[in-house]
Amino acid sequence: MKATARAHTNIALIKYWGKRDESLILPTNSNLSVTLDGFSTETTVHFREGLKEDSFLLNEQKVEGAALGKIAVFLDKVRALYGKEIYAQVQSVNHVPTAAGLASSASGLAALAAASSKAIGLSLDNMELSRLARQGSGSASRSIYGGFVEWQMGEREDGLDSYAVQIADQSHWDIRIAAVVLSKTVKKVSSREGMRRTVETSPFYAGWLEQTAKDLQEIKQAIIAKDFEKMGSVAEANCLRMHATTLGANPPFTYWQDTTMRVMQTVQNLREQGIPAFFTIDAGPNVKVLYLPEDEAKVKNSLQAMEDVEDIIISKPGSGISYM
Ligand SMILES: O=C(O)C[C@@](O)(CF)CCOP(=O)(O)OP(=O)(O)O
Repeated sequence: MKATARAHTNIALIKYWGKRDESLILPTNSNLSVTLDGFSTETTVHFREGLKEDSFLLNEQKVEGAALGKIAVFLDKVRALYGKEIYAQVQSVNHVPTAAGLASSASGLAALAAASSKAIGLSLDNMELSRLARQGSGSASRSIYGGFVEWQMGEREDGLDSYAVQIADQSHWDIRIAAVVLSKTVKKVSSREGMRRTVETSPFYAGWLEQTAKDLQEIKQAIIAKDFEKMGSVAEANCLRMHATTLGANPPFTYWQDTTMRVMQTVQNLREQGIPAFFTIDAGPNVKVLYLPEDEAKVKNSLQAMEDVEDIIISKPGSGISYM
């Protein structure tokens, strides 16, 4: 009972930023991402009779404590679906440089959902797989698919209607996403804690929720029409509004550091030079820049010329789950 799966990470263009149910990981708003071809996790799960507990090797390092606990809790959901107490050896190889500020939990939990369900003998379709991955980490629900993906928030309390669907596959549009790696990043508030504090205490949260539903509709039209300026400007505005909510939280916090804002300024300067480039930022100081292939040299040169920018990692829209 063994299987291996690969999943790519994704970058939200309309942010998931708040839960209506913490234990089932149900979001307060529908959201949308693009899966990246540059970053992936391969996970092998081997269920074996006689094992007394789950074990986890990440990049050949034994993982214990809370990180192992999170995997075991997730595998409990797979065991419950299958209806049998059987433990597993899990091995993951992460091709997501954490320094790039990309959430490896999205590709990690999506690959785990696919490999564990297949290994135990469940043949889940993508909807069921997305629903399972969601219970590991919300953004993982989107990595089941390639290209442009919407996580529909759903209405049901049991979450059966909260899963991702593909809006357009990775061949739909040849855009570029550059992850700007900063040389120094400060310890950040985790996305889970950040969204919890914001939902519970920020007076700006209601405004965020109302506007993000409109942003989602607008960006979907822009993606289908391949209107890059519209897609980029909606994504950048949505990101700024998400981060504005954290400033109103109690206690207030921000994920941005000085370099973050300098990269934002560089992107806005590119636009003043007539180059369509837009930024988005998640629960950390790193910036991702959206641009078109023909502008790659100018965008890269502008970003690489900056102090404290260590590297630029470029991705195209990537593919969804695959089994090896
Ligand atoms: O990716 C996005 O939509 C926006 C964010 O990256 C933040 F900017 C949130 C990702 O949250 P995640 O790590 O999935 O949280 P979990 O469900 O508590 O595990």
